[in-house]
Amino acid sequence: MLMEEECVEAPSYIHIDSNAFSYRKHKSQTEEDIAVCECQYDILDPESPCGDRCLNLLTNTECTPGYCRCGVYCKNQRFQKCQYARTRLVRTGGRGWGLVADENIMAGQFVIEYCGEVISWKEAKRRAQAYETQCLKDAYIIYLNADESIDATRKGNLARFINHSCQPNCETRKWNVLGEVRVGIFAKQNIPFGTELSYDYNFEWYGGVMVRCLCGAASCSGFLGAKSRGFQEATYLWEDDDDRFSVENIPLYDSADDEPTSINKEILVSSDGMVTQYSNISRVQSTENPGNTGTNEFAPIIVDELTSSNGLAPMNVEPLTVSSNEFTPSNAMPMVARLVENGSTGYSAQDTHDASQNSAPKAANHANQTGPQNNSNHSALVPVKPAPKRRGRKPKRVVHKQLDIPDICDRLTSSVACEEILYCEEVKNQAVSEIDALYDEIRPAVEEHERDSQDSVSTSLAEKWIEASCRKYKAEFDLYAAVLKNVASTPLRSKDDVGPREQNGLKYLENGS
Ligand SMILES: C[S@@+](CC[C@H](N)C(=O)[O-])C[C@H]1O[C@@H](n2cnc3c(N)ncnc32)[C@H](O)[C@@H]1O
Repeated sequence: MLMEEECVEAPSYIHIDSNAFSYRKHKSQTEEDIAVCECQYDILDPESPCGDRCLNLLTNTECTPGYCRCGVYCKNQRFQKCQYARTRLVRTGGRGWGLVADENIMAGQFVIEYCGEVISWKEAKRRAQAYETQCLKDAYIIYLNADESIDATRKGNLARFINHSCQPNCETRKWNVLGEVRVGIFAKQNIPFGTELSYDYNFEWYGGVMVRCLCGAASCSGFLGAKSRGFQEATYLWEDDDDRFSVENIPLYDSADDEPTSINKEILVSSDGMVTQYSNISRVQSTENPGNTGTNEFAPIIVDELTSSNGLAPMNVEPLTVSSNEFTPSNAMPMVARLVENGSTGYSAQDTHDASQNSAPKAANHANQTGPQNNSNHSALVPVKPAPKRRGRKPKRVVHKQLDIPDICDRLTSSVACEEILYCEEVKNQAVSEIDALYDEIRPAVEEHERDSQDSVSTSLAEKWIEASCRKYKAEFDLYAAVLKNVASTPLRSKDDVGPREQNGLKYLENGS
């Protein structure tokens, strides 16, 4: 019942143990950049070699070898030494491959680094579009900061297989390692052996096909990116509130054939009450901690079938073969990138993704109608499919109704009042265009900031944005104030009296003065 009939093709990618730099050189640290902690190794105190009290550790900075007094005992070089938790790659139901804990993982523990190619924002955008053109459906690009991304499509490590959950047991954290920012996956809670690892992708959705989230969490927001501003603004614009997210009405990107599907799938509830989609996970590969083995070799191991004790259905799999550093299973089909979502974490597997009927999604809908629309015009990293046609849907009434300024002016008798209002409207329109133009420039930084509170938007960009926003709000305020003031202080003409301006606006203004 839960077995997948299809043959299990393991993914193909080049394994790396630390980020690859192709478009720029790895930063080198100068002496003054190196943060030196105050820890001193004390044989009687296990916490002494860069444990919880280490100043570097507390600031998410790894100690630099040769500059830490604890020497080989330093415990704060986990990225550098690949001190990962033991994990293994499995086949999930509907979500392609996933990674599960192959040991009990403690809350706060460093699980694995998200490795890939460090690329510029521009290159990320270019690749996203190229992957789309190549019909690659899975995406492995995550944001590193406003300027750079990590692309694990071609080169990466097992972190690229961690699936998204709206109620995740892991989270991403940024660390400063030898002068470079690196992304680690850390356990948010104790994770028992056999549990699938997940983190919140924090998708940003820019339009296109909506991908249903199959995390199975009670708090699932229904679609990847459903919490993002772009998604909320887009869905807000459509009428018939209740069926807005219904599976029947929204084209989904669930299968390799791009066909909308909605196949029921079993969802199992784990002991901690978390609902997980473990229905047909099969165990195909186990990995030793490369850090523990001290080698860079990535050694996929075929392991036995899963027992039902951890809720995983047994499955026969093809043996994997390893050729040098390239992980190429027999009958391999390459992993493919589907950049439906923003690179921060827009992912999917290349296999057939069954769609399960999630419980009614609960995407919040607080559209900020005054803010810049995050539509495909602004999309950079990942607009993919053309926006689905929503047949039979009418644009929703916008809550913030625009004032019909010419109409208001038509009704006023004072031309001075009209001029003031029209002038204010012009200033407002200019401010709106300015902020729209600015949005393209500032978008990566703003979105990066929204998605990751650890990151700060550069001061100059933030200031520019704030100033432009203030100008826009002031212009809007002035306009509405002018309307109120002038409407209140000048007698209104009745609609029947209005005539001349319809033929000649200037004439009306002259007459009214
Ligand atoms: C980087 S991949 C994660 C590994 C992936 N399952 C694979 O086989 O390579 C991300 C993709 O997995 C799938 N996925 C991950 N989490 C998902 C979720 N909660 N619901 C649906 N699909 C998910 C999506 O297709 C997503 O694009």
